Amino acid sequence: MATYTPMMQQYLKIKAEYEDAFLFFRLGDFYEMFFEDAVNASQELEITLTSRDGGSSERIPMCGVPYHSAPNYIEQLIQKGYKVAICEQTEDPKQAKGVVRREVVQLITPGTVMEGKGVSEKENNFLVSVTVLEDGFGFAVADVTTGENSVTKTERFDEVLNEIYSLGAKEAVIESTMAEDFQKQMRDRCGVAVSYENEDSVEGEALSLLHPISSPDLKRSFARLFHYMIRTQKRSLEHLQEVQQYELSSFLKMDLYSKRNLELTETIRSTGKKGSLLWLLDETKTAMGGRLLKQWMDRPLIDRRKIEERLEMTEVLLQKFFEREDIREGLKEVYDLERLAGRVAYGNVNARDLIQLKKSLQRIPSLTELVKALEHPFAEKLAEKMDPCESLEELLEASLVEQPPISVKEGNMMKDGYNSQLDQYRDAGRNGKTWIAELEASERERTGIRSLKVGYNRVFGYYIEITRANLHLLPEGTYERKQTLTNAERFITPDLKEKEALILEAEDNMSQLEYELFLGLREQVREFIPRLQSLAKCISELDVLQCFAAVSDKRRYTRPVFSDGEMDITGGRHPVVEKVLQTQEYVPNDCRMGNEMERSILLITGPNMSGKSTYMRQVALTAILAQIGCFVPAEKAVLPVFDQIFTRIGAADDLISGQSTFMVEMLEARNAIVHATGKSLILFDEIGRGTSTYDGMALAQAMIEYIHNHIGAKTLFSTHYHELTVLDQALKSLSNVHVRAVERNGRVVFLHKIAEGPADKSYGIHVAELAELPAELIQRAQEILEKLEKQPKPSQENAPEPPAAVHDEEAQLSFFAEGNPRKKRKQDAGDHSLKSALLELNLLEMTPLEAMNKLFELQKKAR
Ligand SMILES: Nc1ncnc2c1ncn2[C@@H]1O[C@H](COP(=O)(O)OP(=O)(O)OP(=O)(O)O)[C@@H](O)[C@H]1O
Repeated sequence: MATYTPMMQQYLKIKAEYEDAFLFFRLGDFYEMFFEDAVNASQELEITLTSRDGGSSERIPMCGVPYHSAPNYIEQLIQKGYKVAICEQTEDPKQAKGVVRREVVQLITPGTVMEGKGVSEKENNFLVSVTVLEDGFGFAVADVTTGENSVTKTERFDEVLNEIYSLGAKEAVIESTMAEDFQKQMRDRCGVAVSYENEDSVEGEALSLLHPISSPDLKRSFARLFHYMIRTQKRSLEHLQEVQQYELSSFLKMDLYSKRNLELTETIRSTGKKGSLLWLLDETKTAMGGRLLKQWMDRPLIDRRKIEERLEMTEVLLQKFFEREDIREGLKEVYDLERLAGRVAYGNVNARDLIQLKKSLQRIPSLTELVKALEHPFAEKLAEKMDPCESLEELLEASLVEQPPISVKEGNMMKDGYNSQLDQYRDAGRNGKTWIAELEASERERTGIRSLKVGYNRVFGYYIEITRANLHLLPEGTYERKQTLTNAERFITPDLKEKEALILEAEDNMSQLEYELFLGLREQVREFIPRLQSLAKCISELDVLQCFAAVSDKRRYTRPVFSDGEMDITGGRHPVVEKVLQTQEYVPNDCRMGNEMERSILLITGPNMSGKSTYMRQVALTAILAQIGCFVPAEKAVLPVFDQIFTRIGAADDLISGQSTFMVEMLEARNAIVHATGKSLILFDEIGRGTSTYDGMALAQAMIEYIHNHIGAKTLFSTHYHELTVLDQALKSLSNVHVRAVERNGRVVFLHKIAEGPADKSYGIHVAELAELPAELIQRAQEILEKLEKQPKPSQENAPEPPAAVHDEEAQLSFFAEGNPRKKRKQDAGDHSLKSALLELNLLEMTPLEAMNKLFELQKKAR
């Protein structure tokens, strides 16, 4: 250390405290990085790596960014999951004896970033903490941008992962001793940055925020998060709200796979919103409403009374079209009050933000009137809570001009009459300027030079300018010569300089005083933070409810009715597929399940691509929409209140955990089977297809039996195993339904219509033909199929007898007989090796993936 210069020693000392962050070390107009930070940052940010002498024998790697463009670079690093420590000069370099004092003023981390692209308008930026307890996990959540805080306790670690996933948290704060496996799962499965905080004492400010919480364990969990926020942000965070406790059991539970599978807030293929249920629903007009909508979607309710309250408001808003339209217009003008409150607490609002705040507050009285005009007790209750913060609005109206500049240091923010000292400075400035304006006129008169003018520049201040052509008209010695230009001379006079000094002093004083007045104003606004936050809650709630009404109206949704177990959906639709289908109409489908009809399991058969998954998802989405308080896409819907929804749909490969698709399938199935209750909804889409036919079929049947005999959850089970359709004889709550398809002119036509009973055949080969596999191959597959169908099926212990399915062979044959020119072209090719390769395949022992690979190989040969 001793060999480094004092400044490098200072750097190394500070860096030692922030080893896991990039240290942005302020040097004049730049933030510099050194050593490894410099090497890494130059790669991540694509900036030039240089070096400097630091006292030791070797040169020190260095790179830097100008301070004014730093936010952009910081954002890039944060988005990549890094942390950035901002180290500023905390004394005036002119006053410093020796090395300028420097301190880290803020540690920016993925979960504490306040602004920039990483903070999306309609999404919270949640930071969470996880504390291992004797009997579970303490889980705390905060959003530093809005000040929301909450805590809960979970029994199992997978619930912690679910919470992290559904909150979309970017960073998790934990004790450094937490088991490595837990840390790994958080990083790998949820993609969060993990940070450490061992301090969890409940005292001081943390204590006052924790007022509503009684459990010491939960208090500790939040305290850990709180200490981390204070340690990194290095300021008092007055906008943090009282901590709310929530119970996972008060909401409809869905694991992270189910949320992903159902594409609630993002689609499976990409993390974008487009195509998700949130994308369809989001007709909110404010950023706050957008965030609340996402929160409601992540946590559908199970308390019938609360659901009905939301539905009631949705209905009122839906019926009162004109009031709703006016409310929507009004909401458009309401600024993000929650984040504004956060920025007030952070000390980084400007006068323009406060003008926006004023304009938002001015909308509140009329919005409140509109809510009252809905004439409903619930609306009345909401209207009463809407606090217009009149005194704040009056204060802002009295203090700030309508169009202040962005900078708070250049003056021109405050209104005349707000402060008498400011008014005096302004008068002095204005008088000086009037005097100068008059000077121009009087000097023109006196000298007779019409083009004489008074000007100003930063270097010479005010001057009198006379063109060279007119110089002869000016008696020698009239003014003092100051500057010679090509075509003109510039002069000054003692009087002019005296006025100039007065004007400049007044302007300096004005800017300084305005800045101070602005800080004072900001302090006054700070007092209103809690009131603004509760107003924000009302506004966001109103916004989400109007959004439900608007979507329900536009898409012809109906109000669901809740039952004690029965489900009866008439004319149900998949909300997103219905919206995106362009060329064809969505075919509505019914779904009847329930205690009385003894249908708790529906076994769905039907060709590929016919709409089985869509149907299953549609039922789940209908239940979710109902339980968040929105109307549902159906003609009529009677629904139970579900406690949990489990799905196993599609190949949600968990590549990161290194598990095979089949293993993931089994883990998800286990999750449902272990945790589901009689009030749950289970969607199993072709369970068992990832293994060999017999294995898969046996597992599928065993699962159905288990659910039927031990759980009683409402279950939609789609399968390709037609053999399973006979299960309805043994299992009294199981019913067969199928998606209808017909053949027309040798082509399979999907009707997308659900009908009672099992499907009569699978059409798999027809779909393969639609996918344009070579005709010869298709024909061969058809022959094999026929052979297989004639073979007696191997018997299986306890397995159902193969169904007496009727196969319309004539129809199948006619499909290939005519009207298929490709068949004729290729028929003569007679590639025997291809044929024998096909014949050698033992289809019954192959997994679909193996079959697919083999087909691919054969297809290549056939070309
Ligand atoms: N009710 C419907 N009305 C109109 N089109 C529909 C309907 N249901 C599904 N579709 C269309 O059919 C396509 C296939 O649906 P889906 O993926 O649900 O089939 P599937 O039977 O689950 O297929 P696979 O067994 O191959 O997974 C959808 O993308 C959609 O465009």
